Amino acid sequence: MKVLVINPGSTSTKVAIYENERCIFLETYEHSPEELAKCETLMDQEPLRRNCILSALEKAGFKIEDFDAIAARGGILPPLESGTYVVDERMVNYLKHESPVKHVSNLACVIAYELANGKVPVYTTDPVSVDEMVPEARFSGIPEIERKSLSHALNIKIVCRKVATELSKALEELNAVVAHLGGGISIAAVEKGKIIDVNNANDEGPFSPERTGELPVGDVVRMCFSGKYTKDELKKKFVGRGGLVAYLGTNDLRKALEMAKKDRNALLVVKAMAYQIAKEIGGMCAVLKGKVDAIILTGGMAHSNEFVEMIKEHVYKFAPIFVLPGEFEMEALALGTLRVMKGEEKAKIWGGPNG
Ligand SMILES: Nc1ncnc2c1ncn2[C@@H]1O[C@H](COP(=O)(O)OP(=O)(O)O)[C@@H](O)[C@H]1O
Ligand SMILES: CCCC(=O)OP(=O)(O)O
Repeated sequence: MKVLVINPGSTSTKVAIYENERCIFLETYEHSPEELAKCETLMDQEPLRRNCILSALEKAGFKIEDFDAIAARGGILPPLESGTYVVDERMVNYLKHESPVKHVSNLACVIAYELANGKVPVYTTDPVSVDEMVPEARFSGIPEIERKSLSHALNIKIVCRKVATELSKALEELNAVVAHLGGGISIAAVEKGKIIDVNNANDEGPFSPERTGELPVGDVVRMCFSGKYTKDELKKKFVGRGGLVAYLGTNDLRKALEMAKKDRNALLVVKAMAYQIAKEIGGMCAVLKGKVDAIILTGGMAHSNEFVEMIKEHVYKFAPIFVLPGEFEMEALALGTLRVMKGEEKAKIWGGPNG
């Protein structure tokens, strides 16, 4: 079976071709901030991203009709169960016109559905809005605001599957704390394979290479009413220009670590990020009442041994640590679709915004 995998990210568009479980082609197209700035809205990026996919297909020598299915990264749908979903017109319309958060992952299903044009089935696995949170995790502190489960669910689930296999367990038997350490950070408490609590990767948790994470609320209110910023400016300051970017002018941990060799302040900033990550991991160990089979460190920043050590020194006593650097999103999408195509799992049908 052949599966085309599509994953538009904030700075790149990734395209892969899987022949059963084997990746036979992978192409990453980087997008400069200047290129993306020409698109006023997120959906304006559609032609640019679609052209990347068409170029990849031409390079690989395939047509859409050659595939048994397309697997697309899932965007910000209303909260939903983990699993692989059929991408249909209703889902595409929601992602295009109604999704409350304009996240780049919304583009994948839209483009895949248009390219498939009814000839090839399209699926999405573990979208960003997978929600398995326990009731007590939903409280924010005021009734008007409910905490949201918006995370790197796709990568979190696949690294849990990999570690469960290593521990000779089924996913449904694994208790783990997973820290996805990318441009944004999600730290999840996974109980028996389910993400029962996780920081919203845009709004909560540790500061990350380009996001502030949680902030002191009184100071945020003062900033909002200072008259110095528009709403859009503040949103960008918190998501995109926060964290390492705000402190050190780069979202690249490698550059920050280079700076840290000569500059004590840069070292302190990197250590502070590791400290905040460790603190969140500790909190999620408490969520699991200390019954933790594994602490899993994944995402781009887990490539740095130096950074991993800074986190480990705080949390090594809590559980065995597994480091799975990078992300496995393309593989997770392909495998999710293959499980459905091979009849190992039933595809879910999204019930619509109220269903
Ligand atoms: N080899 C590496 N060593 C240290 N940091 C790395 C390495 N590779 C990537 N990173 C860092 O990981 C972060 C991006 O992670 P990644 O998972 O690629 O992000 P995203 O997919 O969210 O854009 C950046 O800060 C980047 O500098
Ligand atoms: C909104 C949660 C998922 C997320 O932050 O993804 P990216 O880091 O890819 O933007």
